[in-house]
Amino acid sequence: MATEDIRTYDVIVIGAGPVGENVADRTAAAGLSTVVVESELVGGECSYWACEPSKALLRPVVLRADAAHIPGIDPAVRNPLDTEAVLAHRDRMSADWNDDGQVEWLKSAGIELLRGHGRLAGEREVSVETPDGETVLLRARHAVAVCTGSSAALPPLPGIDEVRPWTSREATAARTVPRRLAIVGAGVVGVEMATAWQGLGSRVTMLVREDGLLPRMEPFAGELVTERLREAGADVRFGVSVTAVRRERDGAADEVRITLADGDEVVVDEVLFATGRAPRSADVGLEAVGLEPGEWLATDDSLTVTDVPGNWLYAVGDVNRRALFTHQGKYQARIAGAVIVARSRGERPATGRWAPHSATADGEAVPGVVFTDPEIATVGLTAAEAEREGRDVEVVDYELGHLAGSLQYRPDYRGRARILVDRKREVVVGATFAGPGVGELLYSATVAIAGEVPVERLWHAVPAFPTISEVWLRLLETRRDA
Ligand SMILES: Cc1cc2nc3c(=O)[nH]c(=O)nc-3n(C[C@H](O)[C@H](O)[C@H](O)COP(=O)(O)OP(=O)(O)OC[C@H]3O[C@@H](n4cnc5c(N)ncnc54)[C@H](O)[C@@H]3O)c2cc1C
Ligand SMILES: NC(=O)c1ccc[n+]([C@@H]2O[C@H](COP(=O)([O-])OP(=O)(O)OC[C@H]3O[C@@H](n4cnc5c(N)ncnc54)[C@H](O)[C@@H]3O)[C@@H](O)[C@H]2O)c1
Repeated sequence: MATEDIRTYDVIVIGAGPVGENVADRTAAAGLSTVVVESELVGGECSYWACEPSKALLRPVVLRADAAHIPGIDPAVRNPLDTEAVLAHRDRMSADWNDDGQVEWLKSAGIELLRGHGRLAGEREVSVETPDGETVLLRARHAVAVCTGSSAALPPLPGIDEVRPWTSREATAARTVPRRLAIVGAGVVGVEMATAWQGLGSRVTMLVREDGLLPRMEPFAGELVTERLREAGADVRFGVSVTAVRRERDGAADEVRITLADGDEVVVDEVLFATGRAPRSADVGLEAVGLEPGEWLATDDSLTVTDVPGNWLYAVGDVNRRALFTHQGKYQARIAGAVIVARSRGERPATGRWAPHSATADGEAVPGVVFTDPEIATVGLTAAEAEREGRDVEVVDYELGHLAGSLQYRPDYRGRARILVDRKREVVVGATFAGPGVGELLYSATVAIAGEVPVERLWHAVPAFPTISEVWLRLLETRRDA
């Protein structure tokens, strides 16, 4: 029999992913009593089915690709990877899907945890259905933050419900290596998982409706990843669309048959749909505050939900669709936490471009690294985006393989860098690096963009020889000599 229990806190956070944890950290650190509601594992998607397990699967694959081209090491890394060891490493990096460590951290930060499914129940109210069937009603003195993240979005294809497709969850947590794996989708999840599973021994077929991989990035990024995937043995097909899927038992084999629009059929052991994300907002009580269930939650730059009056409801992280990355969600969380604290003290948040209570970087400087072979690192605008927005930018390119530092890194180095310089303001507004090891270069570009460092001053930021960061100097020289 359900009982009703009513508890009051200063702040209620729904969802203990990386973003919810960080909102709670900021409000609890400021002395506001804070409870976090979590229906699965504290740590969220990132810790158990996204960032951590995927990077643990990718690191051995990418390291081997680099090492296989370094004289002296190459013979030692030609053998196939020890898949059991890689999967065991992945399990450890995902804390064996056990959240004790993160629960301990919440406790140490003075944050209360309530396990259960949270739903908005009205203004400053959240109803929680606990695992033992009880209902707890939470009341917030100041704020409720919805940090429920996103889940994989599947296309409405005939047969998809029966085929038990892989989503990002299965692709990061699988315990065996499928002999044949098809991947639908050319975004970050698709290319990272293609790199990982091809490297672990699957025969990967990518079924891509666009004419290239990573379609939202500079075209050379997708071209380089395509080249490497094909060299590794993957079958990467462009301009194809899937019309139906079905799973069949053929003798001992359990196969998935994928029908393409041209009538062709692809037969595999598993199919991964890496076809984007949907907000986890269908069952969080949005209707109780006048919002549409299942929608992304729109916010202003202070992360306050725009369509609900009273400045008490916040949406932070994936669920607001501003920038679907852990680091960017955590940035938003630091800002939302500070806004909640300011309002709780009767202060007006300091908003405006680059102000302490404004998530300006979401619109101007979102960094992202795709951990493939080669790595792709992006921040700010691409040339196509700049054109769409009518921005007057100069596009400067440089071949990374020409640098001494790149050749030291890997003698067969192939890669490219591009920066976009705003002609009027003389500052960098976009950067893309594609090449082995470029992920660690990205912060330099992020600082240049967020800091609006004048290009003139960048000449005085001297990169060390022989590192890949010398690309900055070469880009400046290329622009000067154009
Ligand atoms: C395969 C993959 C790899 C990725 N790799 C990277 C990467 O390398 N780097 C990077 O920056 N980003 C990466 N991302 C994106 C990253 O995972 C997300 O941006 C990040 O997890 C968002 O954090 P969040 O806290 O907003 O949401 P989530 O991590 O999704 O957490 C939301 C939490 O809310 C809980 N919840 C949901 N509804 C309720 C409810 N009603 N009541 C109670 N609890 C609820 C969920 O159980 C979950 O714990 C990757 C994504 C995928 C799919
Ligand atoms: N390294 C990282 O930081 C990292 C890694 C993985 C994911 N992520 C985050 O997760 C988000 C989601 O990634 P994603 O790859 O799932 O989504 P995405 O939106 O980047 O790519 C989706 C792909 O699926 C295709 N697609 C969509 N519907 C389709 C259909 N019906 N048939 C065929 N193809 C279809 C799209 O055309 C696109 O190629 C990313 O935006 C990224 O921010 C980050």
